[in-house]
Amino acid sequence: MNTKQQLVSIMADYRLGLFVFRNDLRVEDNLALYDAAQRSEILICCFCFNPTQNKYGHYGIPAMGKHRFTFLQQSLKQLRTELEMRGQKLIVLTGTFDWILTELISERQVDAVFLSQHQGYYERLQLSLLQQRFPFLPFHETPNNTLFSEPELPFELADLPETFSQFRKKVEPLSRDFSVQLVDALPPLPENISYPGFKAETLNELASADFEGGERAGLEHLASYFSGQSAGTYKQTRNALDDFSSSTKFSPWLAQGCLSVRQIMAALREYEAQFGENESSYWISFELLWREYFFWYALKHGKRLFAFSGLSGKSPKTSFYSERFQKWCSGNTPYPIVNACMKQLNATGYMSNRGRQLVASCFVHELSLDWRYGAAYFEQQLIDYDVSSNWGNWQYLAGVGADPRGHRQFNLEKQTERYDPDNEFIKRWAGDLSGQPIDSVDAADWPVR
Ligand SMILES: Cc1cc2nc3c(=O)[nH]c(=O)nc-3n(C[C@H](O)[C@H](O)[C@H](O)COP(=O)(O)OP(=O)(O)OC[C@H]3O[C@@H](n4cnc5c(N)ncnc54)[C@H](O)[C@@H]3O)c2cc1C
Repeated sequence: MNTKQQLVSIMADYRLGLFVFRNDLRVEDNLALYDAAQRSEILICCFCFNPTQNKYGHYGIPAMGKHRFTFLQQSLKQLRTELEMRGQKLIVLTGTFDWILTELISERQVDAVFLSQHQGYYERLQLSLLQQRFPFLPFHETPNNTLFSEPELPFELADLPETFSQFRKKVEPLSRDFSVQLVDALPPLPENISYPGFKAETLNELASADFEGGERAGLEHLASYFSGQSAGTYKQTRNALDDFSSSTKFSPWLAQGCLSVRQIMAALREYEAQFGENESSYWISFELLWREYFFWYALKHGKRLFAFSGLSGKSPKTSFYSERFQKWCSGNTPYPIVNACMKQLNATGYMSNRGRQLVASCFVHELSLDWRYGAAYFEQQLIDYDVSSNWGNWQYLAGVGADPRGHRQFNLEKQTERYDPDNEFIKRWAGDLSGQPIDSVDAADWPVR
């Protein structure tokens, strides 16, 4: 045992701590892991993977597609290396969250469980099932994936403002030091731990070339982003449909927690100290507040995040048409810009924010489809899928969420003229399928599928 570890064990509150990684797949600036390390004499670090996610999900759409799965595997591989460098090990358990953890906690006689606070309704439900099974076991949940913790917010969660603008005006004046917590040493593993580690050979090499999962890759991307020119022009370029440097591309690492939002803010502050604050650097923090807003929105509204009527209490006048849905998913609609975006998503796992707004607007307005199917398809395909940002943005665009205007239809022709005037993006992704009908009908106008 080295001196740091000895120090840790002298001060420890618990003999055996269990740290459960979820959307916080990093070691640096992982406040929940830091807490576990400070308070446990020995520690087990685990991640629970439920393989049914690759098969089942909302509305029969598997919840995790190949891009995110590969990104996740890469992230776990890097996490394992980071833990090993600190004398620890990553144990990957396969099965249902509450059942496999019930088994592990009972078998190893765990004294306390540590996790990061999760905003997802189902994730919170799984945790509360586990807590009900062990009513006397301490569970420590640390705010770890937001800029502010709940007590720091200038309102009670129940009073979260109904719109993003009101939220932003309340939280922007809060001053906060975004210093990053380093984690150099971790308590040792218990002896004779027999659970298998993560097998690198299961790694599926389908990841998008632009995004490599993991903490190291995320930190490299962060450093490279702020060392170039892109942050200085972000406000002007962020709406572009393509081009890697037009927006930050932090989202996949943020979604899996390979990077913390505090690390990003610390890097942004450093950039501003060196090059001066400007409209673009401010706009990066502005966008990060959208993410922050949706986190608290999901936590406040729970399962209503997934409800057809959202927060509005009124069901939209849309439905499910299988042919339209299939055409939208595969990029075979009468709308070239939508097709190009969907083909890009299917091929890479990524789509720009502009693209997401256009395809979601088309889904709801031109195709009259039930927005929840679109959100579920995004959940499967997006490499940066994040429960609150995804379902919150879909609700917003479907007019049942945090949008005071309640109806956001984009004019697809005008948007194409503005964002793809030479049809370069449409050509690159083979979006133009002129003459494609919205529905297949026979001569008497009856649907044929
Ligand atoms: C229908 C729809 C679904 C979406 N689903 C997701 C999702 O599952 N996961 C996800 O991270 N983002 C989602 N977004 C938000 C946004 O499109 C992405 O965060 C952004 O495109 C990611 O690219 P970037 O990192 O380069 O973003 P940048 O423009 O560089 O923004 C910086 C960061 O700010 C945050 N951000 C920016 N815009 C938003 C926004 N509208 N809502 C929440 N956070 C935002 C993200 O963390 C992003 O990484 C969705 C948007 C729409 C319209």
